[in-house]
Formats: sequence, structure tokens, C-alpha cells
Amino acid sequence: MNTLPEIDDLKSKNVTQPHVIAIFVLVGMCITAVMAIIAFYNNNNLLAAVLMMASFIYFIGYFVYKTFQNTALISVIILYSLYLLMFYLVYTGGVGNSGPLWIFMVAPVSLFIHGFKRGLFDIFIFITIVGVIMFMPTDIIAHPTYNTEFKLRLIYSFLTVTFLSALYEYSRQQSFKHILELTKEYQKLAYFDPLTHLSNRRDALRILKREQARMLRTKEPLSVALCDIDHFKKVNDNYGHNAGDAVLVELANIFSDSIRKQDCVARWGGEEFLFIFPQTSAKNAYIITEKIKQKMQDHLIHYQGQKIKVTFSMGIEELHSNQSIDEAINSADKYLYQAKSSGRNQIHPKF
Ligand SMILES: Nc1nc2c(ncn2[C@@H]2O[C@H](COP(=O)(O)OP(=O)(O)OP(=O)(O)O)[C@@H](O)[C@H]2O)c(=O)[nH]1
Repeated sequence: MNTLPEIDDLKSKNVTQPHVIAIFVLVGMCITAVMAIIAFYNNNNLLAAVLMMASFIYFIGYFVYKTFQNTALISVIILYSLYLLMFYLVYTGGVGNSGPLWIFMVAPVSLFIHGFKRGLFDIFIFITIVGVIMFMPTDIIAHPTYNTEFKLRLIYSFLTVTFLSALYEYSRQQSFKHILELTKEYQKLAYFDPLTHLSNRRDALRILKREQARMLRTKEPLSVALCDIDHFKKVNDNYGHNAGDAVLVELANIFSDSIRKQDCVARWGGEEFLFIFPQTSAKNAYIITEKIKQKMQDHLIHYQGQKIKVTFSMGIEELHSNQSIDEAINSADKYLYQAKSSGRNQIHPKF
């Protein structure tokens, strides 16, 4: 019960930002369209047609992203159509045999889209195919004859750009992981009590809101129990503040171990705990909490050779459909007050 959805959301979030990929597609679409128009005016109709087709594929990719929000599919569309375009440019030479110069954009785009490992793997396959196209004898594959020095230098410089892009991608991923860890840490601090590791008041309210919505939907009962340790000031005064802290931690463990998985116990304030019992009537909440109270009757908390005995008082309230969370807790607080003023070590109302 005491888990944070925000943390799970973050875990599942990919390091690749979808909106950046969408921008890639838009830019790719515009550049290839402009290049297609230039090729058309230069009477290079085949190149113009290929570039126009690439521009159209990017347009479809953008449309898929906007309609289905599917970044995995759009990534595959952009990347592999870019590869095909590059193979075409290397194979035909593009304008004045300058086609191969465009292959440099493959390294950063592949690494950004597919991440460090998969990106490097894709680049390896890509450059191997480019090498095969360029170095294959022209009687096997008819392609423009590139000077050997040009071919070697193109591959060396491509590998250098790949290395630098990989380095950049690696540090980007590391920073993302670091930020993710920091965010998780801050979220824990925001939602959990650092002493007992139970949910704090903010998280308890979040869970209560969720359970209240479920209760209204399913019409199943939902109960809360406000618990306050009896004469806790005396524990601090007699044994010291650290002993008081140890008592709070041990009670938190006993409480957590005594409830079902779907229930929750939170640290509501100083020596106050709040139990949330979904699908539980006030009567059943009373039975559960009474059992915990019985457990505490003979329990001694050991702290630095001292044996400390504590009891608690509780007030229970079953939420009504027309009742706000504040009203339910105030009502539980009133019952708690009754339990205290009737002599403590009691749970009210009694069933
Ligand atoms: N050690 C420790 N003490 C705390 C903590 N938070 C609150 N307290 C102490 O809890 C005590 C609560 O005292 P009171 O509100 O007078 O209540 P009580 O002594 O439990 O008496 P009753 O509730 O009337 O039974 C105070 O002495 C607080 O200092 C904490 O995190 N650690």
C-alpha cells in the first residue's frame, strides 16, 4: 500500500524525450522537402523523387506520433528511413558525389533515438553496409567511384563523430540516472517519515483520497483509526528522547506487521498514527485494532538495557459517502479524545 505511483512513473519514463524525436521528424521532413525541390530544379528527378518520398515518410511519422503518441514506431520510421536515404546517397553519389557527406548525421540521431548500446549496434551495421557499398567493385554494384583516400577518411571521421556522440550520449544517460535517483530520494523525503519509514501525513491523505474514490465507486466500507500513544511525554522524560524515538520505530513495525497488505498505517504527527482500512467496516476495524492492542499488553520495548511498556488509545470512524476526509478524521479524533478521557489504553467507539 505504501508505494508511490510517481516513483514508478519515473522508472518507466524513457531517457529519450518524445517531443525531441517529434522535432527531429519535422526538421527531417522540411530539409528533405527543400533538398527535393533543389534537386528538381537541377533536373535530378530521381533524387528529387527519393527525397520527396523521404519527406513524405517523415510526415507520416509525425502524423503517427500526433495520433497514437507512439514514439517506438516513429523512432523506427525516422531512423531506418534515414539509413535508407543515406545508402541511396552513398550508392548514387547525390549531387556532385557529395552524397556520402550526409552520413555524419546518422551517429547522433541513432544514439539519441536508440540509446547507447542499441544505437552503437545500429551504427555498426550502418557503417558496415556503407563500407560494403563504397568498397564493392563497381562491376558488382554500379556506384560512383570514390577516391580511396576519400572513402577511408570518410569512415575514420564517421567513427570519430560516432565516438564523440557515444561519449555525449553516455554522459547524458548517466546524468538522467542521477537526476532520477535524486528525484526518488526527494520524493521519499516528501512522502515518507524519515524516522519510522511509514507514510507521512501527505502520503496518508493521498492514499485516503484514492480509497475514498474507490469506496464511492464500489460502495464497500472504508474505515480510519487515529492512534495516539499514551503518556508518551513520560517515556521521553523517563528514558530520554532517543528511547522515545526507538519506541516510535518499534510501534511502527508492530503496526505494519499487524495489518493486511491493502491497509496502511501512516505517521500522522508526533506520537500519532493513522490507520486506513479499505473494504472494512468500523466494527471490523475495531476487531483488528483490538488485536493489536492486545499484542501490546504484554509487549516490552527493549532500549539500551531498559524495558519500556507503552499503550495507546484509538478512535475509529467509518467514512460515509457524504462525509469529507477532514470530517472523518475529526470524528475519529473525537473518539480518540473519548478513549483518552475514559482512562486511555482503549479503542472507541466500542463494538
Ligand atoms: N522522542 C520523540 N518524541 C516525540 C516525537 N514527536 C513528538 N514527541 C513527543 O510526544 C509527546 C507528546 O506529549 P503529549 O501531547 O503531552 O501527550 P502524551 O504525553 O502522550 O499524553 P496523552 O496523549 O494525553 O496520553 C511530547 O513530549 C513530544 O515531545 C518524536 O518524533 N520523538
